[in-house]
Amino acid sequence: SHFLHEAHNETTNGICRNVIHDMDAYGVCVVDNFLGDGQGKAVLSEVLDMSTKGVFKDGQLVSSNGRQDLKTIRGDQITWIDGREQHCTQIGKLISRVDAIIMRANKMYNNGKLGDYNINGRTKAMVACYPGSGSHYVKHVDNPNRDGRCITAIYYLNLHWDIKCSGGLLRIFPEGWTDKVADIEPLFDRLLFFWSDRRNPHEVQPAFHTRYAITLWYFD
Ligand SMILES: O=C(O)CNC(=O)c1n[nH]c2ccccc2c1=O
Ligand SMILES: [Fe+2]
Repeated sequence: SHFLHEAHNETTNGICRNVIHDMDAYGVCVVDNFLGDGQGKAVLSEVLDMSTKGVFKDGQLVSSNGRQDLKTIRGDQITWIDGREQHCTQIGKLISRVDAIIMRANKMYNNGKLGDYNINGRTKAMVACYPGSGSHYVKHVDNPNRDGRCITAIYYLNLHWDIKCSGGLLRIFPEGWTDKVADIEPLFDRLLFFWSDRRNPHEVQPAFHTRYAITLWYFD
């Protein structure tokens, strides 16, 4: 209906203003309740179906002490989705909604650039599963060497996630904020943006329950 369309538009505009402000001020932006409960759960069930079908490749092996001898912790397991595959329609809708935010924020920002970028493309969606049992991701920069990726967008799918018993915190160490870190809990229906370059080194702390996220990288 026209009304619903208007409301949706207003929400998108509101989110874009929030994204522009926070990316400018902090280089990081969190949007909670991005899709709403129903659609969020629809995306989650598509990811859980994939998981039961075993599509997640064996994640990188991370030995617990840099050598292979001790128990190796299986790190992230990933699969790439473009959203047009069968049984991925809900993931496809999520991707379109994130695209809409980025492209509109790109236009709303001064003369059509978001930050210093003119976003004009993105990767496929990377669906990542941290299988729990201590799986983590060491401190890193997504794009340390100007490979074109400028914004990282991560959508989290973890219902009733409790950091205290499940871990899996994303800790960002924003450059220039020496004594500050941004601790992001991977909560259900939470969308996160951050600049992909050296401004945002970050780590995924050990997760003790299965932890799902969908990442898109936007490039200019
Ligand atoms: O899940 C998170 O909260 C953050 N996640 C990351 O920073 C992250 N960054 N780069 C990757 C590259 C390949 C496979 C997985 C990843 C990955 O989870
Ligand atoms: Fe990363």
